[in-house]
Amino acid sequence: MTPCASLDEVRHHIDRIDRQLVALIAERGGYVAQAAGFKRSADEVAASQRVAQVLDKVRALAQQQGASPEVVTAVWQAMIEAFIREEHAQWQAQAK
Ligand SMILES: C=C(O[C@@H]1C=C(C(=O)O)C=C[C@H]1O)C(=O)O
Repeated sequence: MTPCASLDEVRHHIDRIDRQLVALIAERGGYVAQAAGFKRSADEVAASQRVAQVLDKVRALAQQQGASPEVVTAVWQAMIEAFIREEHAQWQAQAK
């Protein structure tokens, strides 16, 4: 992390990181969309055990990498919830 001399500089870094995060979310979303093709039921779409596993994994990664486990867990919970909604819509469309 670069120490900044102004709020503008801080926001420049935040904007740069946001571009990277959005690109990564787009790539992640592509794999979530593919997951729908391998599932046979709405329960399989939600995959609650896998969600718990992912949340445990990112909490541990946050601790290792000096991120806030609370922030990381909250972000992943919201992101996965949104991905599950999309995956449900996609799964229902392909089941027709
Ligand atoms: C991508 C999957 O589908 C859903 C989305 C997940 C995610 O975004 O990490 C995890 C589990 C499922 O709720 C999967 O089952 O792996």
